[in-house]
Amino acid sequence: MAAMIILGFQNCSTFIFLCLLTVICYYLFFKKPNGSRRGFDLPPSPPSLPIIGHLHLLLSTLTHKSLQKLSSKYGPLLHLRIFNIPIVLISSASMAHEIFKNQDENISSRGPAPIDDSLFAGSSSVISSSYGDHWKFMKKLMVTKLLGVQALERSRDVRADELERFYTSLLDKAMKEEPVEIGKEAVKFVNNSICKMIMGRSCSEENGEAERLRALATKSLSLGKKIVLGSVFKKLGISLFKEEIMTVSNRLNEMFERFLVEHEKKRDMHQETDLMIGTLLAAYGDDDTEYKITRNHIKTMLADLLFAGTDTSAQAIQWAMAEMINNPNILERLRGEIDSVIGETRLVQETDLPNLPYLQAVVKEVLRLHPPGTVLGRISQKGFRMVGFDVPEETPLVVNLYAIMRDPDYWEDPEEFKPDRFLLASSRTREEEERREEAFKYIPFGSGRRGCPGANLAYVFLGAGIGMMVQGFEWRNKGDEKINMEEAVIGLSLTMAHPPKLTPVVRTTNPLSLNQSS
Ligand code: HEM
Repeated sequence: MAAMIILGFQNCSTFIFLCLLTVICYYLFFKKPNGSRRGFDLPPSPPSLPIIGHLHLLLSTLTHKSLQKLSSKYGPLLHLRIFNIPIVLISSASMAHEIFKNQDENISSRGPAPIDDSLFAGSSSVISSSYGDHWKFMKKLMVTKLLGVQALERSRDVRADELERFYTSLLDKAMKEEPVEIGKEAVKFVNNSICKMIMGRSCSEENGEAERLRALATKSLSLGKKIVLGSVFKKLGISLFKEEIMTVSNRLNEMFERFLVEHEKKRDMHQETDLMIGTLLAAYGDDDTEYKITRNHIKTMLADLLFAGTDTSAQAIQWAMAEMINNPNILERLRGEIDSVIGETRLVQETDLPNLPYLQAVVKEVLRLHPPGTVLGRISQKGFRMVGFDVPEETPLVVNLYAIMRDPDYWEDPEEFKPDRFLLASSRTREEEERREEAFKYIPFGSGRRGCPGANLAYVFLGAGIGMMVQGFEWRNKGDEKINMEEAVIGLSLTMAHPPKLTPVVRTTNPLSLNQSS
């Protein structure tokens, strides 16, 4: 009987599977995409495989590299195809200028959110919601109240505490002569900082809350590529990963609800209101705003901050240290700058960053050569023409930031780590750069109204984190070998395929003092 039930169940599953396959085949191979592409003068299309088109390129482990190879052979504006779904690929500063300067509003959507009710990748998230009133209100809130210059000034002490914790933990490793994986340490530094900017003291290492949140942020990030690939095949594709995504989303939901309740209690007792969560709760309780946000919107906003902010900044810190170990002259020059500006007794702070131009150049150069987000995706709402070609309505656009920032037509020695190039460039004023299409040769944070709202915070994390590691320690690499700079993409961030383990050695006789500069 049991066997019959199992057999019956298997037949039923096979039947469902076959039905599903038929629907997928019809949808992918025979159904015409919205609005026929016939009659359009599309950008050139490189050779593709039968049926799947250019899908294999998007499935490759290093998508940005496969696409870079394609554009360097066939040109900076291409039309690709995944089954019958057309995609336009942008790979040069001049093409980026065309879309971001002339079509900014038109390309300010990323397409329908993959899963409506997920906290990340859902229709309420700033990252994935479509361009409209909800997105406009949430992005404004994020840019002005959470990540704007004044908000970052208010949360400066939180980050100073976390920098101190990071320094102390490295001091401890140095005493024990224990090697560290810089990426993992940097993830703790960035994640704890964001967590405390959101929640304050309640989100501490001691009660394990930060650790649990970090694990959930990492898990949601690791789902990134599945979400993007699934979304290409719309609802059918994403349904393959829906359960996995919703499990992480539900756990985040529970945790954020607990945060909200705790914070509401504290607010009622007039404690800790100057935190991101307090700002969001104030917007939630405000009946006079132009747009009413819900409790769920607050949670998606918190997920956005953790999802978009943690791995990006941490991976960039790891790449920067690896580049400097392989280029000791750059490391020495940076250390010289920090010692001469700050001295050898006080630890670097984020308020020192404007006085450290070479450190800023190192940060910019690492984001050029190893951009954590290698490609970005948008969708055209209306059809438009660019450089003599048509881009029809509802066409997905992929901008290869990695290829643009290594374009030999715009960058001298594009494959080399040369922070100096940014010291020379800084003599040009921002207005001058804005007018030039050259401005689009450097876009690690994307561009336009959909660009990254966390750029200022990221510069602070990178500057303070890298500055502290260079000022406080020598770094020993086992066997003094060169660090292997091979790339991998985990989730959606560009990471090191072989993250190095480096041993910190204390530089100064006494630990650096933690007094903050004015
Ligand atoms: C080195 C660090 C970072 C890099 C390289 C980076 C890069 C990017 C890129 C390329 C985009 C897409 C922009 C576009 O489509 O034009 C983006 C979007 C976004 N980033 Fe960042 N990011 C970083 C750090 C952060 C941080 C620290 C936060 C916040 C805590 C953040 C929050 C966001 C959000 C919310 C979006 C979506 C914006 C929208 O769709 O309107 N990012 N980021």
